[in-house]
Amino acid sequence: MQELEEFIVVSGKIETATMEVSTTQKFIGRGSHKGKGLAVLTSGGDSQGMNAAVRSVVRMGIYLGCKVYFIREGYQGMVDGGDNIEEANWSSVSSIIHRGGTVIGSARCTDFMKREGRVKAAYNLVTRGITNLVVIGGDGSLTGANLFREEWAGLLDELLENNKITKDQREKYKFLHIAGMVGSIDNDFCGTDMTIGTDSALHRIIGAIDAIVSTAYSHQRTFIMEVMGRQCGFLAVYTALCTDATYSFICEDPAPINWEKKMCTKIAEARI
Ligand SMILES: Nc1ncnc2c1ncn2[C@@H]1O[C@H](COP(=O)(O)OP(=O)(O)OP(=O)(O)O)[C@@H](O)[C@H]1O
Ligand SMILES: O=P(O)(O)OC[C@H]1O[C@](O)(CO)[C@@H](O)[C@@H]1O
Repeated sequence: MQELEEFIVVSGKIETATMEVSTTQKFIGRGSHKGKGLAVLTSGGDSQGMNAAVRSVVRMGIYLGCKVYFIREGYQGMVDGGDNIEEANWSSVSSIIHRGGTVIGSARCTDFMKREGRVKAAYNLVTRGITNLVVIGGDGSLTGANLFREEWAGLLDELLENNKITKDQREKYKFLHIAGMVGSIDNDFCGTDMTIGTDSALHRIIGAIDAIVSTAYSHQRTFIMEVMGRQCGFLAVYTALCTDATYSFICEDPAPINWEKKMCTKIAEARI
């Protein structure tokens, strides 16, 4: 271990800090995974930042020497195969970092919820030599990814039994490696401080509310804003705090029976 002195800016002042850095740190070498098949997909609700994540995966994969593929339209593209699985190159991810949504498409896919669909997806990966998969999506997408990884050996056995793949393919592609990146505006994934897209979603919501608030004050009106979040009240709570909302509803804390009266009292108080 070696001691390093660094300058860190804290509240505008320059202070000296000392930290220990391992001198044996290893970096993944260029071309160190040459020839491996790596695919990336985005799944579930789209979120700002998915494109930046896709770009990083593609460029890092190319740097490592992998054959990198886009899977379009989330799990649906993986189940359907064909043109949905397309080789990517360095320039396929140029000029996408600032764009909203996901350039490779996303979907909610019922076929992948069934084993039959996952068998088809496994076939589409194996026949392209893909055994490394990056899934960018929310809790549902990553639950699906984990299930797919757990079932992988069984899925290949089924393909072999039905003569869809050869014994060599069964052996060569016996391991599926999965990496999940939590892309969801909902911020509902444990162990992740803030999921990809949450901050941008909040930013948009606050911008919209700031614009509406001027009308609310000018005309003594009350506006009800519905924000996204499915089963997670994170966006609603942070919006309520940041905009000083008079009342908020979140699914984790259902409204009391007499909420109408309480809310009207609060609104009346806020107008005095
Ligand atoms: N238990 C599961 N088994 C297999 N696949 C699943 C499972 N749950 C979800 N999926 C797959 O992942 C897709 C996306 O899941 P879901 O609609 O829950 O969105 P999400 O990934 O949670 O994203 P968001 O947070 O943006 O809603 C589903 O349409 C389905 O294809
Ligand atoms: O219209 P759908 O497909 O149900 O998706 C809406 C949901 O997806 C999300 O945008 C992302 O999960 C949620 O915030 C929202 O409630």
